[in-house]
Amino acid sequence: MTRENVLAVKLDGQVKTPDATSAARPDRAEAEAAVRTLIRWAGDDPDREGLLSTPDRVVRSYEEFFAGYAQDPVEILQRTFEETDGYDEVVALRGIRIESYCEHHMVPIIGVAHVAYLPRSRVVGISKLARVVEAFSKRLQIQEKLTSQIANAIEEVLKPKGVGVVIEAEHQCMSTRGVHKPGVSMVTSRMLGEFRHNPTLRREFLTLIGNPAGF
Ligand SMILES: Nc1nc2c(ncn2[C@@H]2O[C@H](COP(=O)(O)OP(=O)(O)OP(=O)(O)O)[C@@H](O)[C@H]2O)c(=O)[nH]1
Ligand SMILES: [Zn+2]
Repeated sequence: MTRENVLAVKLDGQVKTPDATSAARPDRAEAEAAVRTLIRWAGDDPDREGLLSTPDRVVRSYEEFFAGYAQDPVEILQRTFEETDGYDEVVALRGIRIESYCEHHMVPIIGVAHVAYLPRSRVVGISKLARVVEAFSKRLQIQEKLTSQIANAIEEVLKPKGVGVVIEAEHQCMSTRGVHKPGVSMVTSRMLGEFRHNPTLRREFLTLIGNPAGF
């Protein structure tokens, strides 16, 4: 396991030994065989022409869907800038698209994240906030954990005066199966530091992002 993965696991709050993590990972052929099994289980023939390359395509898709396990938010947030001429107001990224995957049903969670922080002295390259969102989204998730992980990583690495994260997302496990309720958003937030304790700052952030769900 690389140093990056060790740090990612630490931020995950999970205790996993590197060996257990690598030993548990099947190779590509095993993953493709599992897809063939699912196709057969669905009632189709994995050897018919249209499905022959499907296991390969599905595994390649999974490489994209779950790319976040190989990304290290600590590393991503390393590049910061100090020459801000004393800028000490909120920095916010509004409407970062989220494509994540429900850990209960392995179907998409689609929505947006709003991420803000109050810098202490240094600021981070803004694309890096979106990259942190990406690193945690491209994993099996529940929305509460995703929200917390993004906020916690920014707090732990940048050590700003405060962090606010709000996510609004539709869960396809609720819209395309099960209870079948399309158009319903789940809204979660995690406020740390001054965003938690200073109601004015919290209100400013929520106003800035358009008060989702009438927060
Ligand atoms: N809190 C939370 N729940 C989620 C999230 N994503 C999916 N769920 C819910 O996880 C629950 C799993 O419940 P189970 O009863 O074990 O699964 P299920 O039988 O498929 O349930 P239904 O979805 O109601 O058909 C469901 O209520 C989902 O709506 C999430 O991000 N956060
Ligand atoms: Zn689900």
